[in-house]
This record gives sequence, C-alpha cells and structure tokens, in this order.
Amino acid sequence: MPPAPASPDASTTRAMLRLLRWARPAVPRVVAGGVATLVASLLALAVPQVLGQVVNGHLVAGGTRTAVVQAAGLVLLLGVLEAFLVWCRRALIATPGTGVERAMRTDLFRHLLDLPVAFHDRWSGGQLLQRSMGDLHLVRRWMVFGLIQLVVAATTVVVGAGLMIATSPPLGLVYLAGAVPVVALGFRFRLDYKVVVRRARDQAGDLATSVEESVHGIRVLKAFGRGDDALEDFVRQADELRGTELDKARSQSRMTFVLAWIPETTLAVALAVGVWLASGDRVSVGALVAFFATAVVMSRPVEALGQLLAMTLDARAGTDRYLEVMDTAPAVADPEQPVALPPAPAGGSRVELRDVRFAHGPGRREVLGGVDLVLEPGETLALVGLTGSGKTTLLQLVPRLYDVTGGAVLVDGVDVRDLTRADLRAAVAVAFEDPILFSASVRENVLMGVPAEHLAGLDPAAADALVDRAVDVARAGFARTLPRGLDTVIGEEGLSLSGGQRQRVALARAIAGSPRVLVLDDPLSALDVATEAEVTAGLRRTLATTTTLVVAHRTSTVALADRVAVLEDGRITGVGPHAELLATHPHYRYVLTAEHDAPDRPDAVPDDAVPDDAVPDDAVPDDAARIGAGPGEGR
Ligand SMILES: Nc1ncnc2c1ncn2[C@@H]1O[C@H](COP(=O)(O)OP(=O)(O)OP(=O)(O)O)[C@@H](O)[C@H]1O
Repeated sequence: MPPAPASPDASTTRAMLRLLRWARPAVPRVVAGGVATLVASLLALAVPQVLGQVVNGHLVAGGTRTAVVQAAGLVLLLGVLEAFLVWCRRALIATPGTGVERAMRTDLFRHLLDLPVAFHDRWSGGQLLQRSMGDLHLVRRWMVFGLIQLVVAATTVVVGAGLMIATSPPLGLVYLAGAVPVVALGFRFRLDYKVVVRRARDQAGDLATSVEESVHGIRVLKAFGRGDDALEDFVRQADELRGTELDKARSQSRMTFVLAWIPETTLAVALAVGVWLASGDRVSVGALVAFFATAVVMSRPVEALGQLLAMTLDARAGTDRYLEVMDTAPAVADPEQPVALPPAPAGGSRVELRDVRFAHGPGRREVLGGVDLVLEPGETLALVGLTGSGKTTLLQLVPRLYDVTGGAVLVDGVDVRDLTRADLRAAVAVAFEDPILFSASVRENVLMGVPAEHLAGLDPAAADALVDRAVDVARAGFARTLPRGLDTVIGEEGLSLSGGQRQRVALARAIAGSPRVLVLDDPLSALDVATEAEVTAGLRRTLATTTTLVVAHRTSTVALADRVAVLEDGRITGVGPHAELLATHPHYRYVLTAEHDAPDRPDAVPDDAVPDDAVPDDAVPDDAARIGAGPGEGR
C-alpha cells in the first residue's frame, strides 16, 4: 500500500516557492543532492529485483553458481554505489543550506532596520528574535533535508508501487487499497498539524519576549521583588508551549502509527493472498520474494513520509512568519525622485511645521491636530507642554521616525518626505531623554552621530578631533577618566554608565556630526542643575548656527531656548520668549510651575488662579530664566 505522496497544499507550495528568492544560488547543489539521493533510493529498490532473479533463476530453476556470484556482486556494487550517493548528498547540500539561512537572516535584519518606528512599536522583540533564529533554522533544515527527502521518499513510494504492481498486479492492488485510509488520515493530519505548529511557533516567540523583557527590566523586577511573579508568568507560558509541543508530538505519532500500521496490515493481507496465488502457480516464488523485498525497501520512506510532512509544515509556519515581516512595506520610505537639500545656509537651517497632523494609525485619536511652527535659522526653540501632550511625537516627525498623517515638515523649504532618509538624517540629529547606547567604545558611540560618508572621508586624527569637540561640548569629559578612556567599551545600552553620563554621551553623539538641525527630547533631564547649565552654555556657544528644537520640562532646560512654543491639546497655543509667556500664557505658567503637584488637567486651573500680574515681566529677568534657573527658581 503506497500512502499518498504527502503533498502539502497549494498555499504551502506558493509560500515555499517564494523562498526561491534566497534559495536560488543553492538550487543547483540542492538539485544535485536530490538527484544523488533519488538514485540511491532507486538503487535500493533495484536490489529486490536482483533477489527475485536469483530466486527464480538459481533456487527455483536451478541456475548456475556463476550467476549467483554475479548477482551477489551486483547487490554489493549497488550497496556501495548507494552509500557513495548518500555521502554525495551530504557533501553537496551542507554548504548552500547555511548560505541560504545567512542570506535570509541578513535580509531580515536589513528590513528590520528599514521598517519604521511604528512597526517596532507593534512587534515585540522576542517575536522578531524567534523569526530571525528559530524559524529560519526550521526553513534551512527543510530546504537541505526535508524537501529532498520528501521528494525522494514520494518518488520511491510511487516507483516502488509501480514495481510491485508490475511484479504481481493482484498483490500490488491489495497493497494499493491501503492508500485510501492513509490519504484520508494524511489530509486530516495536515489540517490539524498546520494549526498546532503555527501556535507553537507563536508561543515560542512570546516566550522569547518574556525572557527579553525580564532581562531588560531585571532591575525593576529585583527592586520590587517581583522575580517570583515573572517566574510564574514564564512557567505558565513555558507550560503552554510544552502543551502545544505535546499536541504536535501526539498528532505526529498518530500519523506515524497510521503509516506503519496500515502498510503492515495490507502487507499481511498481501502475504496471505500471495501464498494462495503461489500455491496455484498464478505467481512465481521469485516474484513473491521481489514483491515483499520491495515492500521492505519501501517501508522506510513510507514511515518517513509522516515525519517529512510534519517537517514541511514546520518550515511552512516558519516561512509564513518570516514573510509576514518581510512583506511589511517600510511605510517611511525614500521617495522615488528624491530632492537634494540646498547647501546649508550660513546662518542655519529653517524648519517649518505646516498644519502638521499625526495619529498613531487610522481611526486613532489625533495626537497632533494642526501644528504650525517656524524655527528661524540658528534659533533654539523649546517645546513645552503637559506630559502626554505630544511633544516627543512632534519631535520625531522632523527626522521622519514617523511620517505626518497631514500637513508637512519642511527643512530649508524642502518637505522632509522628498529627501532620502540618508540625506535627512545627515541633516537632522536627535538625542532622546532615555538614551540608548550600544555595546561599543564611547568613541564609537559618539562617531555613530557622524554620517557614514562624512566619516569615511576623515583620517583618524580628524575623527578624534570631532569626538573630542563633541565630548567637550556635551560635558562628557568623565569618559576620559574611564579605565580605557574614550576607548572603554560601555555595556549593553550603556547600562554601565549613570543616567546623566549616558545622556551626555548621547548628546555628544547628536552633535558630533555638526547637524543642521538638532532635535533634543529633554536630553538633560538626568543632570544636576549646575551640570545642565554648563552643558547648556556650551551648546549655545558651539551650536550658534544649528537650529534646535528641544523638549523642555523644567525651567533650566528652557534656558537653552531663544523662544518657547506651548503645545496644548495637539496645537501650538503660544510662541514667545520664556518671560513673556510666563507672564501672559496661563497654560505655560501652569506647565512650568505646577505640573508635578497639580490635579490631572490644566483646565482645572482657572485662568485667574495665577493672576497675570502675579508674575510681572521683571520678576523673571531673561538672564535669570536662561542660565541655571532650576525648577524652583525662576517661577
Ligand atoms: N507608539 C504609540 N502608540 C500609540 N499611542 C502613543 C504611542 N506613543 C505615544 N502615544 C500616545 O501619544 C500621546 C503623546 O505622547 P508623547 O510621547 O508624544 O507625549 P509627550 O508630550 O512627549 O509626553 P512626556 O512629556 O510625558 O514625554 C500620548 O497620549 C501617548 O499615550
């Protein structure tokens, strides 16, 4: 009974064909390996035919001794050839398989870097990690082993069944009858297994996310003594995954049982029928021997079909999960016909936000509902607003970490969407409040802020000078006192440094490339007021022609600015010097003076709660507000 060749469905075939994009270079060797395996299997099938000839010719018909020796020699030769071909398969496909996996992994990583921040907001790190490691491993294993074995096993079964029918049609038909239940059960297996294997892959991704989150947040877990909770959560997820893996194993073992039991049963029936036919001379003893020897040779590929089908469905789930990421188009992409930025104006760049609107997805509430704002060349403008009012969101629209959903952001008159991302990011540098550094030396982290093409043209001394200048301006000189100075490798995400130290290295990175536009998201929040004043003064001196947009939460950061813009309910409701706004803009006054101890909404504070004349213009002289005015000062 040849079971139905375990054909995966059409969508599986389509998904696997899409792998050709990466597998194409490996195709010749995989095909050669497949041919070697196929020939080896067919040689194995030839052995029973030789045996049949020996039985009929020598044992039954009294053939010569020489014929027997020749037949034995032929069997030996076939065996040696088969072993050689199996070795060829391994040698042929081991290398291209790893090459395909590497190419797929590299493309995935490249694509992840290309995908916008909005994508990374939605996808967990563990799921992406699992897709780039575990899923690709399954795909490679299938490509170099499963696919070839599946084709070879199915071909062996079909050819073997043909030989059995040719050897004895009635016995062959008895054996074939067993294919009917196997096809039906195989179909059912495919449907069930497909669902369960996908669930297992997704759960493995969730489990990886838990590990990643816990390792990332280990300080919080320890500080709050929540390690046991994290462990409990992890164990629950691990149990779920184990349950699904057991479902997989049960489903697979049911199929293996079917593929072992039904052929054996039909073989027993065929044996009874065969003996009866032989006793009536309707089949020769040699044919009977050849028939059953073929059945024995076929039993291995028949049983393997279940495992190979499972492997194919594993790889299908891995391929689907891989392609789900690869098929996500980078929403923030380079324009087809990019515009070049005009040469940097001597006085600095002009940045304009024109009726800018932004929502985190269709149908979601607008975070920004029509922002109009102009930053004049060389100006430093502070953005102030309540927490959650959209300051960070607005900032991120300038370097296109997100794209506006309405209106436009222009740098020197050019819509940022008309620039290549490389040009834009060479012109606009960013420093975030929670800076991420990389496990590299301080020097390498700082140089990350210099556009690659600019860096490539610098000799080491010039690059060092850039780093020194940036480190001085950002008051990150502490890095020179680290064990290996600026060459000290800082830990993952810079966690071996204090929060304020990391902020200063991140600031040095932002200014190292002398950007036209600097976007700073409260980058000095972790510094003490005295250090912040030093950094502020350094920045003002050095970045005279850099146009800077800075989010400020405290008066001392506002000191960096020429003007301040107040962001309120997704709109700019006031722009002007700090002192003027403090005197005339109740919401601004509220944000800077009462944010941390006030009720939820600013609206709760009536306009007259802080009468305008309570803060006369001269009460907060410009200079006092600018330099070193801490949260309590300048109010
Ligand atoms: N990835 C996101 N998906 C959905 N909503 C988001 C996302 N990021 C931020 N938001 C929402 O957008 C709004 C503005 O957030 P944003 O971070 O810009 O505020 P903010 O003014 O910078 O706040 P803070 O001063 O606390 O840093 C908030 O209501 C926030 O919940």
